[in-house]
Amino acid sequence: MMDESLRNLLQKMPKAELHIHIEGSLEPELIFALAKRNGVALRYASVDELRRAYAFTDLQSFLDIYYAGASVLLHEQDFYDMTLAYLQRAHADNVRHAEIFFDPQTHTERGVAFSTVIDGIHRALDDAKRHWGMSGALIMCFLRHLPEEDALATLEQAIPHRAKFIGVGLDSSERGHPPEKFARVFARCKELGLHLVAHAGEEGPPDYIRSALDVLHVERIDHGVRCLEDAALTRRLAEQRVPLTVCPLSNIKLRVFDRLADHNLLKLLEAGLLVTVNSDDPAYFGGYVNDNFLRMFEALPLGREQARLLARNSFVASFLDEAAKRKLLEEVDACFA
Ligand code: HPA
Ligand SMILES: [Zn+2]
Repeated sequence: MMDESLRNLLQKMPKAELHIHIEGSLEPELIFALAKRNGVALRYASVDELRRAYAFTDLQSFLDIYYAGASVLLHEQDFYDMTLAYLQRAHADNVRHAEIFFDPQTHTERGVAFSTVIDGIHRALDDAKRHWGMSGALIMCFLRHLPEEDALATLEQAIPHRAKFIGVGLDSSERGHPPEKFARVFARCKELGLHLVAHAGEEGPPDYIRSALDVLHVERIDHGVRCLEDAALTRRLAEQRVPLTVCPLSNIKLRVFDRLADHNLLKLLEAGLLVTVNSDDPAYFGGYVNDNFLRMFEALPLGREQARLLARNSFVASFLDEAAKRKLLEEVDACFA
């Protein structure tokens, strides 16, 4: 059992969350409530039946259910309710800053307007700032199983809303969809001054991490846990201080590792990498960010020093400005004093 004071520290330490798909925060209860409100038919008879379907074998088996769950989102208020529920839950975990992914193509493909999606999500961020002093920012993800032309068209739709998001990412089915496929759209995003991130090295090989850096010019790697299969790449990530947004419970549910005790989080830290801990899709993977910290610290020989480092890393790896980072890092240090 974990020391009670370490448990308290993990829960109370200020932290940023940098890898959370807002559609992955949609809890089964809210899926059913929105289905009812919007008259959308679901394949599942009850919340329990839906929850029982969350038995994934790999990334694709999860994505099939995740896209089905998102089909209940139709109106601006639905996107607001989903996002505010996440922010409230994150606030309870003392998340002080969240950089949140959203997947516009999942919704525009179903005929929902781009503005409906981003306006609902963004309004919740404004309210979280007002209610709890919690900051939030949006990262628009392109679905990598779709053609690059679709991503370019999505970017065009996003331009009038440029002030509401800070960057772009790449998610969905990784294998067979290398970063190179999105070279043109990421080049265009770079010209627009957007921050760039990409999922790489979750299920895909270390080479996808390398091409995310060299071809897409991303600033952070989402997941990236497979980097350790390539020693030269690992050294490069450490030297260049490229953050990895690691999601332990996600990696177990999607069978990247068999058990939490087999997770390579400690090895990544020992390799000198700028690792952060995040929830990915908390409604599907069995926990929010503090659950990820607590379960990981129970399973591996991690202590107070690693807790402090991971809290600090979450702000260092964020896209906050330097003054905001400094202030939050001081709060972390005070928590550990
Ligand atoms: O973990 C993930 N990987 C890739 N795409 C995703 N979309 C939501 N969650 C994920
Ligand atoms: Zn993810």
